[in-house]
Amino acid sequence: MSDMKSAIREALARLELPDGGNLYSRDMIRALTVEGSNVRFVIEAPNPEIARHMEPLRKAAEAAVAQVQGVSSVSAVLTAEAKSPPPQLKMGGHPKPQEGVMKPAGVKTLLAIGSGKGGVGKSTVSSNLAVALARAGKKVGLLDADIHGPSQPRMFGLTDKPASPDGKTIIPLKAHGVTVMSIGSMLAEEKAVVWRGPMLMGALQQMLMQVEWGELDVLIVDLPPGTGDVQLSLCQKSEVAGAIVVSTPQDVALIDARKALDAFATLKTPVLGLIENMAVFVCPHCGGESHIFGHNGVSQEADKLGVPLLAQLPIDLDTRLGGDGGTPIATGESDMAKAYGQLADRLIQGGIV
Ligand SMILES: Nc1ncnc2c1ncn2[C@@H]1O[C@H](COP(=O)(O)OP(=O)(O)OP(=O)(O)O)[C@@H](O)[C@H]1O
Repeated sequence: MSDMKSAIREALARLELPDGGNLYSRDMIRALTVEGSNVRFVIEAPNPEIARHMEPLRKAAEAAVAQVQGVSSVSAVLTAEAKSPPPQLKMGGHPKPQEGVMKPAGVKTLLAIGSGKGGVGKSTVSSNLAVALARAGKKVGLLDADIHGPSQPRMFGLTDKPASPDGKTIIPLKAHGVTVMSIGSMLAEEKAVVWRGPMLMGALQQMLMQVEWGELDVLIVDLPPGTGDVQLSLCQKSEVAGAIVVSTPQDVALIDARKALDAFATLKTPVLGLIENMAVFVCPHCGGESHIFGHNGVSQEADKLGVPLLAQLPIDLDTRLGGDGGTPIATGESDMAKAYGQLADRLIQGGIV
């Protein structure tokens, strides 16, 4: 979570309620959104009667947040829970019969990021590319389709749960200029998803079609590693403009990357290019270069297959720290941020996004 967001939460938690507890311990804050220095949130009262007496508290909450460093404007809205609670949104379940293409209406381009092997940096690349495209002025969404191992909530510092006012539509969260939806935001972090094929397809369908994505230039789909049900469903049922395959230069990763490429070819999804991640490690002390996972494996593979090598990204400590800390490296001004900026420009210049 960003420092500003935690400071806001602390400020709100200091506001005591007359009947005990505070706005956080009583779970009354919804949809806390920080965009630059502008802050919005909703205070949800347990019922309309209580809400009528809460206007002074709403004002106090706005005033408390306005005191937080870096905040220039605050807007708090008071709502009351409906008498009968809204139907609970259920994630998973078998997919519903789908008329037409499984692609949200406002989304211009669906872009899939895949890998053969796990742990090669597919989610890291997805999050940073999303941020870089947003910084380049594009409207960007990111769908974390890695249902068994969702990592985007952590990478974007998202700890809130998306709202579902009617138990059907899902209002996605937004961070670093990107609209993000992940099954990880719907379940407790330590909760494992123990689902087989049809349930995975149901969840993918929900995350594509029940989420209010709005108007987007591009929706990046961070796929699970490998060539399973989610890849199959997405490529067969949605209009995926193209896929990018991430790999390290290591042989075992490349063997699996070839399988991923083969799967996209079978599914007739164009491969836009390869990204070599963890290409080199430059020692911060002596400047010496070590090719820990091999040398140029992905670029040679791209040559062999006649697909573009879109980027070669080094092993970088700040990239790992940024991902773990909820602030993708691409939000900053480092060389890595510039590399992601160039990758985004390349996709824009190529007319892909
Ligand atoms: N270029 C890099 N430099 C340093 N660390 C990196 C780099 N790319 C990714 N990492 C780190 O490697 C780990 C795995 O990355 P990531 O989760 O993005 O991989 P993945 O391919 O999506 O994995 P999974 O198969 O679990 O979905 C993470 O801890 C991430 O921070």
